[in-house]
Amino acid sequence: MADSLKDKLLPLREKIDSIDEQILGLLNERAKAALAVGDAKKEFDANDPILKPEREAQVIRRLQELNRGPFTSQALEAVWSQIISTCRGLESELAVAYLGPQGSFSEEAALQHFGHAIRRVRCDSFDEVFRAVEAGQANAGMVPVENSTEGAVNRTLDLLLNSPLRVLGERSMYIRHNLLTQSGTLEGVTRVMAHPQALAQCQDWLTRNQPGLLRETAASNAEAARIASQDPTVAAIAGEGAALAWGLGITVPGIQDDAQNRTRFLAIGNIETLPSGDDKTSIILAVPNRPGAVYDMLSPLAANGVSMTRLESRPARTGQWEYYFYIDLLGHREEPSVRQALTDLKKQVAFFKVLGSYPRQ
Ligand SMILES: O=C(O)C(=O)C[C@]1(C(=O)O)C=C[C@@H](O)C=C1
Repeated sequence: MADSLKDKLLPLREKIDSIDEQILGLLNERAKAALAVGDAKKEFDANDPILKPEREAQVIRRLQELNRGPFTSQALEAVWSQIISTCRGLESELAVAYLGPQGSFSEEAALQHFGHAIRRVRCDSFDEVFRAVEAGQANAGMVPVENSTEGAVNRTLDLLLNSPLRVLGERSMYIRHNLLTQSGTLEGVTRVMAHPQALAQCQDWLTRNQPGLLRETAASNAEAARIASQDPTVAAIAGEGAALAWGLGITVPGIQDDAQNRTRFLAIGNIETLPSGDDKTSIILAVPNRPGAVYDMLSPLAANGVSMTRLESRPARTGQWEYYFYIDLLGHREEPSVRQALTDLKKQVAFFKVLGSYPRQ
């Protein structure tokens, strides 16, 4: 039996070896082509960014359409993100800023979105992420903007309002929180630490199961994990990445109140993204404080057949019950219907800002 299995496997493994050699050859051919693209970009315009989000989305979507399996569409995306990331990294280094030490969800989002061939710029706050990209210390940033349990990440919304940076992409990720400790048990643990968003996403679980633990906030979940790795009285709420990064035991897995808990991150940077064929546009508006103003604000969208996928409001801090509205639309700002809707909107609002158009995930 063992012999006949071996006989069967041998030619199959030889086949796999030979296919791998072909893939390797092709990967290097691809890398050389990307390097030539990089040279051409530099030759024509030294300031032309290497990162082209629309092209990256098109490369992956085209292959997903061509794909007949059994390789899954999701696996294809994961593999090609790495291939593109490596090719892009050969053309020029991409530095990406995000919140948290090693193992944060923002780090995971940045790696999923830009692949592993990036330089990691770890920041202590969302403000610092924006500053790093604005100052050119990073080419792009990755920040959470909304969570399916807790709603908007307000600090990100406020920073987007005042920043000259544009939105280049989006990435939605399942967020699974775990209770992590040094020992892997809750013995001697008196406090639980996490970013306020994570504490909020786990509040029912904590109240039901660990009402005696003092809840304390940390700058990030990964920072809480770092503290827990040094203090046996602290349990951290964080993801598996942080458990691995800080050598913590998973005491209770999956303590988020909603099993489907997801966070949407935005990629931000200094570049303008061209239409990819399936895009979103994010804008901020403010309307005068009068009856019907919000209804009127939205009418140009319906009139031009533009779909809205998200509407969020933030107080304008004038003390007058005035708000900024954060709106996501389907379509790129250069598409005629979106362009017309934006032109009409602009005429009737008190404040108007396009955050950017970017490939839809
Ligand atoms: O087509 C380009 O502009 C490239 O630089 C090549 C490539 C790729 O590997 O496919 C790499 C980086 C860009 O962000 C887009 C695509």
